[in-house]
Amino acid sequence: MVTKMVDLRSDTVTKPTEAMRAAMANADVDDDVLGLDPTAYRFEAEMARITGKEAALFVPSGTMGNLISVLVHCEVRGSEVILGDNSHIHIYENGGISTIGGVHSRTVKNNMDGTMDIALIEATIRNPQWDLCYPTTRLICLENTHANCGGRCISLEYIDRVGEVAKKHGLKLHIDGARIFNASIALGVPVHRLVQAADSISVCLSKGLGAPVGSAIVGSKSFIAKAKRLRKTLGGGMRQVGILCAAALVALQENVGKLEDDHKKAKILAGRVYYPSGHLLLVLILSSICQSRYGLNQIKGLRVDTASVETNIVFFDILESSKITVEKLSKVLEEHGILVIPVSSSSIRVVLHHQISESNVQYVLSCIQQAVLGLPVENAPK
Ligand SMILES: Cc1ncc(COP(=O)(O)O)c(C=O)c1O
Ligand SMILES: C[C@@H](O)[C@H](N)C(=O)O
Repeated sequence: MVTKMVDLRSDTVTKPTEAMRAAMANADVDDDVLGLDPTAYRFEAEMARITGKEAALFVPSGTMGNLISVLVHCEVRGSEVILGDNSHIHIYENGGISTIGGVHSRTVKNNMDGTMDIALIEATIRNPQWDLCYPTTRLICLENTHANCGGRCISLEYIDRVGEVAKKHGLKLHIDGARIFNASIALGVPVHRLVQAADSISVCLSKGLGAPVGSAIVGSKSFIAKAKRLRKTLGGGMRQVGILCAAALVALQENVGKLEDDHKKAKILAGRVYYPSGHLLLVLILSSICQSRYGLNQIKGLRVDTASVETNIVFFDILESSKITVEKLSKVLEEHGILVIPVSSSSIRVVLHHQISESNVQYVLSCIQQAVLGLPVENAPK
């Protein structure tokens, strides 16, 4: 009988901590539609401070955060947005920017690292001389970290260069920053500097930061004023929302510092062995220790692009030569208390978060190795 689940389906699965629950129970609240919920006000002020933007707005989800942001920037009919063909907005948000906002999408191929070639972006911008025929490009969207590209970080230099292209052509820049804190920690760049070139960012508190619900969009005061009206139009105007914002504030205080551990656990799970630079003796000692701590990439029949594991997301392939299928492996893992999401007939995604321990990681590795090698799998997670 499995007693404890090791849930690697996503970092959206985190449960609120006791501190979050206590903060929710004691939150100072008021009607946030008729006036101002004091805790929502504190949260939004904190998000504006952290991101270096004028204002912020609590929204129920990252999907609504992206939708509102795109619709505010593209409020004129016939607008077009340039976004990645593998972006969350394009793939997982029900085409809301088109079905609800009437915004035309123009996709550019996402590179393996989550970027889009800047020359391609610029070539995709509509020539205003043909505005009789063309939609009008008004917005460029980036995603940092990039979920479908394995949680890859988009560099500061790249974002600033895209920002320059947007400014040159009179366009706005939105960043889907569902995991912008992961990018900030992995790159060692403060969030406010990483998003400096962006006109708006959508930030998830409900992913690696572990809040039960919610995201925030940040931008100029005029942008947030428009966003607030649109949030109400979409049914996102909430009453005593401070109950949710209280947990989000705890998430900011308690969990940003845990993200680096999530990234470390992901690299251990992936089998991305990494050594401190220099010190040959140290490298030799570490390599002997690290080799004994195998990861997915060291399991025969599996393949991981370990270099792409920069944050908390790991994609791994089951090779054709392997004796087990994705479906079978997922089933065996579930029987042993481990939840994962297959992303294709040959690939599985796992996402690390602060409620997965290093011993859970070792348990997962042991179960996967035994299952892939066709050996009996040990029981419940430690
Ligand atoms: C990159 C990215 N953007 C946006 C979202 C949407 O967030 P939500 O699930 O809160 O709507 C997600 C996942 O949930 C995501 O991974
Ligand atoms: C699947 C997707 O919508 C979600 N953001 C996740 O990464 O789990």
